[in-house]
Amino acid sequence: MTLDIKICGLKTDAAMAAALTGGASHVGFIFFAKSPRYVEPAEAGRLRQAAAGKAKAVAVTVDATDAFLDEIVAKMHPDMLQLHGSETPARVAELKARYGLPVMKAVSVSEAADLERIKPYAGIADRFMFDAKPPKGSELPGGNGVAFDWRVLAGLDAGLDYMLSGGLNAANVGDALRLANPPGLDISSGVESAPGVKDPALIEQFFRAVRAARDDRAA
Ligand SMILES: O=C(O)c1ccccc1NCC(=O)[C@H](O)[C@H](O)COP(=O)(O)O
Repeated sequence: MTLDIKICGLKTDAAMAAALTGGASHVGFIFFAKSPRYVEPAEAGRLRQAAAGKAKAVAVTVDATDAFLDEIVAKMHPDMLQLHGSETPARVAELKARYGLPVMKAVSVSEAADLERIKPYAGIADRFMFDAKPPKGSELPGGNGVAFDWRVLAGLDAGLDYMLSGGLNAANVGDALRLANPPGLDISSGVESAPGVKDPALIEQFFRAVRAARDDRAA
């Protein structure tokens, strides 16, 4: 089974190069002003050029207005939108029609019952991201470096397309793969030396850990 890996919150050429060298299938750019990972749409458009033909460029937004999304799409040319706010199924459908881009809808999870929330998006969202709920007091809906109990994902329909996200790092990614066997992984804080500062060495280490875990499982 192929495993997609999204490195999220890229802001520098060095981090982008490390993500692509490692074999990222997706690279993410954050368009949420309060985030330490925020990039201007035009800068994301410059950075994403390195990924052309190698990885899909994902624009991460939070309840964004049409005007801001228009700017992002015009300047960054994303391959996919990641909606990380409280976008309704109707809003997801509207944005898919407006931009003709696939949409990954983020859903925050702390227990199995939270997975029920994907039902109204069936046939609308192209993919889901299961991320941890933000800790109390956090201003960020994502990128908090906290994990949820991945075992709740084990009972999902085998055909469901999603990324497991939240609190991943080189030390725990093997457990995530073993417990949930997800079709995709997403990571941000776990490859940073400080909030918003991606560390190419940690990115390389993460990919090495993923490969080692997959080799172990295949053996
Ligand atoms: O990363 C952010 O700062 C962010 C801000 C606002 C909305 C979403 C955000 N990140 C979305 C992602 O896809 C992150 O990679 C995901 O939440 C996992 O983050 P982490 O737990 O730090 O690995």
